[in-house]
Amino acid sequence: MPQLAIDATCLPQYDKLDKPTRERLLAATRKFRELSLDALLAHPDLRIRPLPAGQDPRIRTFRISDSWTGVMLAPESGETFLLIHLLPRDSAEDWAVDQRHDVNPVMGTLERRDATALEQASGGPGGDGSAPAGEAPARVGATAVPAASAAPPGGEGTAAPRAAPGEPAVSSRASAPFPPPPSSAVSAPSSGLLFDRVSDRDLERLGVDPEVREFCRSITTADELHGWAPALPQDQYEVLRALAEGHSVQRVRDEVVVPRRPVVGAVAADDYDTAIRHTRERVIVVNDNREIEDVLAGEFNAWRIYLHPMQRDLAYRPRFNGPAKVSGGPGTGKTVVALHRVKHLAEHLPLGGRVLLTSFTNALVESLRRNLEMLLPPEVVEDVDVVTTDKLALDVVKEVHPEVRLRTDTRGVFANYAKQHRLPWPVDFLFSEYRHVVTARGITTLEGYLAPDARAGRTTPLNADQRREVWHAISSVRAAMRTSRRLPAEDLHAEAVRILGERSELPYSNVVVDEAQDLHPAQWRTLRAAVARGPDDMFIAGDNRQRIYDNTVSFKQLGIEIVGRSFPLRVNYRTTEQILDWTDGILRGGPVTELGDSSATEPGGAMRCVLSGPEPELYGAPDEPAELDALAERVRAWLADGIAPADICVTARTNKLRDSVASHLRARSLPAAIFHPREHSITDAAQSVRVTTMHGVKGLEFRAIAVFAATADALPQLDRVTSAALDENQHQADLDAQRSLLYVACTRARERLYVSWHGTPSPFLPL
Ligand SMILES: Nc1ncnc2c1ncn2[C@@H]1O[C@H](COP(=O)(O)OP(=O)(O)OP(=O)(O)O)[C@@H](O)[C@H]1O
Repeated sequence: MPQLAIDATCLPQYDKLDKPTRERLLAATRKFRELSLDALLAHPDLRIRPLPAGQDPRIRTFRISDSWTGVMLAPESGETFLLIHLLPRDSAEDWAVDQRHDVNPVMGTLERRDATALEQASGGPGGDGSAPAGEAPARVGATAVPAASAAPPGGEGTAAPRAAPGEPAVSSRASAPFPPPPSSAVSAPSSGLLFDRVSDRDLERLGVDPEVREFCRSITTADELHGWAPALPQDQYEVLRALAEGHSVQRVRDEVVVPRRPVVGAVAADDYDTAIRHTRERVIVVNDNREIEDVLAGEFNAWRIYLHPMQRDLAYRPRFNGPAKVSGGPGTGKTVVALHRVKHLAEHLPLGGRVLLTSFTNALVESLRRNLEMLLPPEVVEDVDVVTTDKLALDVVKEVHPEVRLRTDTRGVFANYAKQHRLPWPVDFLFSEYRHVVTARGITTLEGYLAPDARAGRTTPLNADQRREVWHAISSVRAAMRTSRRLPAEDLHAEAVRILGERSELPYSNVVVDEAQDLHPAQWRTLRAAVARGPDDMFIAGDNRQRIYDNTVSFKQLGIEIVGRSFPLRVNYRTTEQILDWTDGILRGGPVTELGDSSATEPGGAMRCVLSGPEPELYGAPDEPAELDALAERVRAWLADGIAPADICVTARTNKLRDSVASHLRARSLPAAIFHPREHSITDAAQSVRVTTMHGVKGLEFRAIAVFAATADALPQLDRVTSAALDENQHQADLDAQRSLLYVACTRARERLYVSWHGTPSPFLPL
């Protein structure tokens, strides 16, 4: 019986099909699984056809509808069909005749190349033998070169093809898949040719075949190589790119070639069937009709089957000798790595062991739980708790004090106390001393608070008498909260740590933390106390660029010793290069501090984008009604472009703005629903444009994001910012958190970003 496999590179095209065409495609793909080979090839509706003589004999086209054609690889050996592209009927054959598929001689993977473009570049028939000059190539001789020829015909400017996971970058951002090599490893080519320092023998051992070897000999710069990415066989391009960055042959072999090689044996050059199944990076073999639908509808996320070698190394490393940390900008797959790490840990649990997967908010935890359920079989999920750190602390405390509840109005309690006792300090000051000094630093006694360095970093000085008064006020408020049995999170965690410290058995064998940048030190202490120190005790993923709550922590002081186990991720899989370039401006290019160590900055090195697309759109309206009108038109145009309503999210700074946006969109007959991330899955059936706050989009992603009312009086929202007079450092930290909030909102966009304001624009906007 024939088998169907799907090349992930064609999935974005599926988004462009209208509903009837999608249904026809699904019906066609079912036939590939259900009919015998002969019946399939003779099927009158499918009209499976080879290409004109002389072209790759394994490529066939088939009819999806009158206007759409599927392109597939139909091996002569075996019965596995690989769906490789979906194209408008009049361009499918043109595209297909340029392509050739081969089995990589060393890696055993199936690779595709634009054979026509490479042949012409190497001086073949019709070619001028020259590699494209300067920037990413535009044309070679009279022939459109890869970047152009591989772009989906009929595409409407989402520009370059969406590269498959692991496929070469199509963006022009500097690329750095590995940490920068030691300077001694980089030898600038003396001849001006990029690969002069690598012998043919080494290239061959790295899986670079004779045609690509000859081609790459004339390449002079990494940018030039980069421009050829869409034409080159995918895995060979990865090898060349790593070499071009100055990495040693040995390292490229270990990190690019070995992870792709079959564990046992080799794949024969003509064994396409095995090669298709072995190309885990790009190919999904589907087993039933339901899976086909899931894959095509994007439910079967690529990250479930493919991890970049760096991601895989971190997720599936047999053991870390202590806490390990994964950092990296937005969309670099930190959550994906954390989820796979949970899989690895849960599959290797000691008897009676449990894994904790945790994050900051209920919404994030919900989304982690959903994803984990997709990745792990149910019997393994049972060994994993997915809860917020606050819920963990509450559960621990409740085992001993069942009547205790979590309090969320702590600032109000401080406000009442300050008013009743006519304290000389504003409530924000008191609350901040409680949150950022006393509980953050774990100070439990007056002596501790009087210690000279207890308030290091605070800019409002307090003499000893003043400190006594502040301490007395804070202690009184805490005592009142304890009496009421409603504890604020900070005190709840302190109690949880005390209880855990008395237990002989700790609840978890491993703790995995996502969005770690937002946790308060009190929450970290609970996590530290919930797992015994030792190998694989903590796996931490986060990004300080995205810190939207005012917490700074020192892992070292919390007993979380990361040294030597900190790993940056640098390939962005979510956001287009254009969007990421613009959003970088929100952060003003300042150095990013290390997660868990604010005294150090992250090592430099650019992020590489896998996707490319239109520039972000900006609009400054004269007033709010005009801004709302423009927003409605923008959303309408996205819908007309075929973006599903649920793939569009409008986000605003406050609940009030959010509500006003939702009702205005509805009043203009647009399907809009207020989105509470905790209650809705982003893939649920409701066909509405999501409208939510900027906090609500944290950790999520959408094809199109509109940021509404990025005006000076909403961003920063000054009533959430400590005044500079009260504490200069806290003032700056609060402003930074709001800047990050805008950054987080914008970096949720996969393809389209629209930012609007009225009146004075927010000072955070890079205009
Ligand atoms: N190896 C991969 N192959 C394909 N897609 C991937 C891969 N890794 C991550 N992705 C995709 O990239 C997107 C971002 O991944 P993820 O949410 O893990 O990133 P993140 O670093 O946690 O992002 P953020 O910090 O912005 O929340 C997701 O759509 C994910 O499915």
